[in-house]
Amino acid sequence: MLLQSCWTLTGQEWLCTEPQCLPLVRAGTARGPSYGIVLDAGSSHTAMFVYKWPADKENDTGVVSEHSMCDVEGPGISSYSLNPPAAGTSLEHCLNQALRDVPKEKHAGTPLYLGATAGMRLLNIADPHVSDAVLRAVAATLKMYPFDFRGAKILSGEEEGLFGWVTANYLLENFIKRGWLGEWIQPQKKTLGAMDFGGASTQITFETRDMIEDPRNKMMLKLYGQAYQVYTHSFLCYGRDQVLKRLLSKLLQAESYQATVSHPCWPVGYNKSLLLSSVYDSPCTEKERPSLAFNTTVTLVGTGIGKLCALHVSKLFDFTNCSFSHCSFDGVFQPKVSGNFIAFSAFFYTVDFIQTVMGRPVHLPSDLKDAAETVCATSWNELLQKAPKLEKRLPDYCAVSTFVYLLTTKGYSFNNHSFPNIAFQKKAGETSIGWALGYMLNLTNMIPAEKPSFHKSMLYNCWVILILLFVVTTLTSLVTAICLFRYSKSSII
Ligand SMILES: Nc1ccn([C@@H]2O[C@H](COP(=O)(O)OP(=O)(O)O)[C@@H](O)[C@H]2O)c(=O)n1
Ligand SMILES: [Ca+2]
Repeated sequence: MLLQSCWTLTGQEWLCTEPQCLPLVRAGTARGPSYGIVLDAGSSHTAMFVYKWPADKENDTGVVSEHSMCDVEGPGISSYSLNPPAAGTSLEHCLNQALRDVPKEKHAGTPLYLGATAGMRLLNIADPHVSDAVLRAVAATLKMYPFDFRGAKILSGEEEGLFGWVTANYLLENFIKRGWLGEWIQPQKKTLGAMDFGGASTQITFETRDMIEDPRNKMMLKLYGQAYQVYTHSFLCYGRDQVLKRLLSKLLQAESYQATVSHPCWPVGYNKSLLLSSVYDSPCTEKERPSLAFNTTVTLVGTGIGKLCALHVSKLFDFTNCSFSHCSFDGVFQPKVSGNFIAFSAFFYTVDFIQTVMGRPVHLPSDLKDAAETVCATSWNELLQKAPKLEKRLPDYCAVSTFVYLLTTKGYSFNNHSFPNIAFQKKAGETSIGWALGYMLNLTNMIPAEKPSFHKSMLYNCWVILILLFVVTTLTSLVTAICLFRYSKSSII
């Protein structure tokens, strides 16, 4: 993958000594598939993905698939700020699984990466020494395994957005495809935009022909000989968990930090007491931190008023200031959304809840708005009855659905025409959509900048086909000649 101008891959947080973008060097000549491992250290949890692909086809598209995955138990690595070594230990269970998932003879040739996202970006803002300690701890654990460890790094928001886009389009074979004879075909299909809604940040990434007025949002890519101009932006503090924290902070502020506060986004019948410190422990809320005692307890009482909830959620965005021809929000430039989109992570979880638990289809923006209001108006007991297994997340679907509605329509400006082009989906085939696969494809140089040359094995296939054609034609001619000969003989007699 060639990344031109505006953007370089060199992050400051690399702990490994190896340079990036090294072509993959595999140990030995063992036959069978190749493997690669990525640990996606998100803000809410870490997931390990083991990828697999045919060793002789690594420059093709769509050939890498998810071989297996593992959810790390416990919270994301950024939550281990008080005990960094425990962040490393938390990964052991999944790494032990990887030892079994990847054949032993392939261990040494299997690249292993850890990428951390917005949770660690926030910890890095709050205390860079602690975030370094956490990265060092996870790197120390990863080094103890027999895989080819290639670094533990914090991704920038742009990288996170871009690699999610690469993953989706790679899996759907939107970049390039092999034809019947093994020749490369540039599909006429347009690329798919990607929207990721994590726990601490949200990303939007799509190809556009419009002028990208802010160079920070512009990515020029060259993949398989084709140039792409991609718009991307990552909104820190706009992930699901940080949005919920910011909303609490707004509500507490609006009611002057009284001991009991109404929560219009929580269902009627649901109340909870929490420590002020749990709301203000993040850089996303620190500006609103009150001066009163940090270990004060406040009680929030659910009132389930959808319209009031929407009013408070809309205060999380700044729709007023914009120094460009058009902004999404918070003064961030955004061109008009174009083409189809895939919306994954919490976008998927939220819409999936609305569709499967609440039984409401989501086609138009108004469907999402109405569904959010219905969720808000549903009492705690009713919600519990509908989805007892989701108890932990149930109080927040009203706020999160309302947020997703406002973000997509008022923020990104999807309308009745463009909203139906969003597919809320977490997988393509059997492979999870997220930045992890795109990240590995890039760092292992599996997506070349130029169109790869005709593959040797493909040339061989062509020869086989030509020889077969030749044999068939010769045989047909022979049979025809014999028939003609017999016919002419019989007609003479
Ligand atoms: N089934 C699930 C899984 C996660 N989530 C939440 O969705 C958000 C995004 O999850 P994620 O795993 O993509 O987030 P990161 O850890 O990558 O930041 C988090 O707030 C999770 O708690 C959810 O609502 N439903
Ligand atoms: Ca994530």
